[in-house]
Amino acid sequence: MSLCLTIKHQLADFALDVSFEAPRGITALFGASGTGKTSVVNAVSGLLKPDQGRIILDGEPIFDTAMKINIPPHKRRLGYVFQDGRLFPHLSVRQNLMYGARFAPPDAAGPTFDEVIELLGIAPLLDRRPGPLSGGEKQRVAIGRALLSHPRMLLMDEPLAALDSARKEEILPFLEKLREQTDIPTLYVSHSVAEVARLATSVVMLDNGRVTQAGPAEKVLSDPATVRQLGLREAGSILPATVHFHHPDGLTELSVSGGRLFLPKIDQAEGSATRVRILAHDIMVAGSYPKDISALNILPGEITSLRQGSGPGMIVQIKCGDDFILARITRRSAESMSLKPGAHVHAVIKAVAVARVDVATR
Ligand SMILES: Nc1ncnc2c1ncn2[C@@H]1O[C@H](COP(=O)(O)OP(=O)(O)OP(=O)(O)O)[C@@H](O)[C@H]1O
Repeated sequence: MSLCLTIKHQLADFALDVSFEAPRGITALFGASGTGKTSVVNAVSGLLKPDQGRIILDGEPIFDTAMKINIPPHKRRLGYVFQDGRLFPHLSVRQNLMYGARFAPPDAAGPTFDEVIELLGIAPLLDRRPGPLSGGEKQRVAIGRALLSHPRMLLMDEPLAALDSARKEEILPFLEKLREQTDIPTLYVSHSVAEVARLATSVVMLDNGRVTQAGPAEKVLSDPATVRQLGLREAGSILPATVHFHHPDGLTELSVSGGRLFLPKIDQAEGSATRVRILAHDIMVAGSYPKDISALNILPGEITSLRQGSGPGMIVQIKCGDDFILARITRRSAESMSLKPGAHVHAVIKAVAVARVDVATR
């Protein structure tokens, strides 16, 4: 299942001109406020009728100006999850979920009631009213309700934005399970780079109504060209990894395409696939293999690009194995080390620099 979208639309003095594909998995629509994310979601849902273009869902046009097709919102079979859950307060959790199930066409494939309850861990909540539930619990029920309508796609507009960081942390593993265990593509609007790095399979970066970058999350996030939009402090790359061994001294050894990575113990079984976000400012670049250094992770690689910022800093992209790592260093260091594309260097990463929240399932 996938979504293909090409639309143009004029909203007062704002011009939307967007084209991208959202394959299976979670496609994050990322951009600053006012860049057009909600307008894109509204076009998919049918709340906004673009001036021009086409939107193909699972091979079927749901909107096409040339073919004069505009399927009404309630017939598009989409599941929505909003920032504020929007559960019915007078109904129990079970009744809220059953409400979603009423919209599932009899012949549509999709998870059963019991599967959804299990996936989202909401069995203990079934007989409660939504009012006293925590924000995270409400969002899990809202996701369940959307899933039970057996949608062809899920639209999530900042679903975690109203939650504090502890509640966000509580719900992220459920979103990861949703990504892994269902076939339903999800369009996921977010302002948060950490959330995108953790959840997204694909990323579409929007700026002023246009797509500036789009593609697999690892590729987009480790492209030096995205750093300006992500913000220097948030810039970093994600590395696919496999949990290799939990050492008795509290470290977990992971294998990545460029070698081994030691991190403080993570809660995933040996052999499981994971992904690790490493921030650009947590990486040092060494011209030769550093000896007598406390950092545990030293990955050999080759510089693929250098990009100068507006201040004293530079972003260096290093290819380590099959993956790309971004390092943020000063221009002074880059000049004194004569760093250039093609140079062989070592990316040095402190084990403790990687936050637990930046290690996720894949
Ligand atoms: N109905 C409208 N009429 C005129 N301009 C509009 C309308 N709806 C949105 N806009 C403008 O279009 C631009 C994109 O808005 P949109 O809500 O899609 O952005 P966004 O990226 O979702 O922002 P945010 O993250 O703040 O929700 C903004 O400049 C907004 O003011």
